[in-house]
Amino acid sequence: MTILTQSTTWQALSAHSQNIPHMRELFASDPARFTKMSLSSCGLFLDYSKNRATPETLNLLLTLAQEAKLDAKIKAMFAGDIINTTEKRAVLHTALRSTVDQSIIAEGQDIVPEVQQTLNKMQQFVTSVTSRLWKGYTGKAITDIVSIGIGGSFLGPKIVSQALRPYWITGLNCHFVANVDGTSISEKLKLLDPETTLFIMSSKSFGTQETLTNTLTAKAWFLAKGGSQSDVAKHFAAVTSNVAKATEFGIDADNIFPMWDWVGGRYSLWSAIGLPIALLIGMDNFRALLKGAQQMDTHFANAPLAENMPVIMGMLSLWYGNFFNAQSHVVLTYDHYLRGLPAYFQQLDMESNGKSVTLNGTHVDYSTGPVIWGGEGTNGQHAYHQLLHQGTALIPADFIMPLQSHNPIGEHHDQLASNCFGQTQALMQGRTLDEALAELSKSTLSDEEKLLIAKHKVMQGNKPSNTLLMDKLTPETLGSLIALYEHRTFVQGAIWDINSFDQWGVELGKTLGNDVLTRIGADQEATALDASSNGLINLYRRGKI
Ligand SMILES: O=P(O)(O)OC[C@H]1O[C@](O)(CO)[C@@H](O)[C@@H]1O
Repeated sequence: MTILTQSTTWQALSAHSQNIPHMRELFASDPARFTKMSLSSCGLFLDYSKNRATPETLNLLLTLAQEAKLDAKIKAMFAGDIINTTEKRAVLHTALRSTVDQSIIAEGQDIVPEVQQTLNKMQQFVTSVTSRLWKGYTGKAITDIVSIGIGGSFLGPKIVSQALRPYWITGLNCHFVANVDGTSISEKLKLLDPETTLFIMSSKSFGTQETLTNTLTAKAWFLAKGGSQSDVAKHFAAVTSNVAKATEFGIDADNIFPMWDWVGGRYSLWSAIGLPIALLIGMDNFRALLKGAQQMDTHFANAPLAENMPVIMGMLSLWYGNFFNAQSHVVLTYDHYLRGLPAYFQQLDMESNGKSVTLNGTHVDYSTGPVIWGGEGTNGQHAYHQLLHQGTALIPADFIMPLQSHNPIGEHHDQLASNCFGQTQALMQGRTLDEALAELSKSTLSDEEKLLIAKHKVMQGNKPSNTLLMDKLTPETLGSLIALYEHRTFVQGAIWDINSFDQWGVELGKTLGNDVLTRIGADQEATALDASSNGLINLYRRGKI
């Protein structure tokens, strides 16, 4: 057993998990439950009262957090300690939203000045492009941005741009290309005019196959459509920590925006990786996004554990994963602009906490990161919510909704809100056999049939959910919301004693993919791998089944 599962608190939580009354009873016995189990900070309101939790549960979970030295671990992250131990890196995405007056030391150097310089460089670039001073090779202003990147160098900019659609004030269009499938970039290029298109290649390492290949294709298209080598500087920019490689690739040094080793890919939208966002919403709005995240950082660093939103959310999710065998967690956004957020949180959490050994290499004897998935309300209600209500798996849910819509038409938003709140209520209270029978009392069915149908209509309820609200979706509230989930992920990793900041599993896939590529292009059929891999490669080489 690991130290964690041996601990008295872990054992106490395990015993306690068997004795929690149904949430219906918890609500009935305490009319102040909503008030007691909700909190608001940084423009966000969290209702966590619909959880299988009593005051004792919360006490025990917070004791577990204290025993795991969560406080000290939070301090270590903010202080720039090397907490990504396998890659020997500090984890300082929080420095990207720091203020000018702060001083944050990484590897012996204050990094705030370079963060500010990069923001200023972004500002100049955004101003130049959006004020139409930046001209393409035929003298026309830029109308379209193509952001090429993958993983953290893609999802953050894409999802945040989508979420902040009401704030697109610059008149530019932005297209995102990630997948190495040639169809993705080909379909985009069909829509574009090389004279007015600006490509931004985003790759921290400048070594990611998909991004390099897509950028080479974009460059070849640009040259084939009439641009010359000397025009490339007017149409290609890059964001990378590998400036030498970007220059070698042919990107003009002035158009290269720096990144740093102390920013993980999935935490990088706050850096120049967010350039496509800034080009769409303008720098003032981009800075407001940073400000929202910075407010959440301050809350996370300073609020007592019992009033700390990322801590409460992280510990409650861990509660279900470790003590109720919940294998997944669903994120349901009741706002069309936030439809991409579940995919963003999926990458954030699953790449961070999909780990099986502790920091010292011991195999864990407890579940770590769950599968994160989700979608847009109310669409899911007519599909997978059935399983949430009546399936055999326990799936804790987060419901996210702004109180005010950017598009307040008729009764739409009232209906959206009623669906959101109605779902959390249904998940919590369920429907008893007696209630189901009562509903059927006026039907013409026989008593036997009524009983049968009633059994099918029973919903156990007691399904946990959090509800997160904000006044309105703004750059600032979105910044707070994303930072909340970043820190929630950190909290869980800290308790599980895993490294939430490396991704060796993903790296292996990259290495083997390159090896397969060599075998696909080799003179002879593949024979050296396992029979399945050889067989698949050889089928591909032949091009037919
Ligand atoms: O920005 P890069 O170096 O191209 O990497 C892209 C992505 O690849 C990963 O390393 C693994 O998929 C992510 O963490 C990262 O965001």
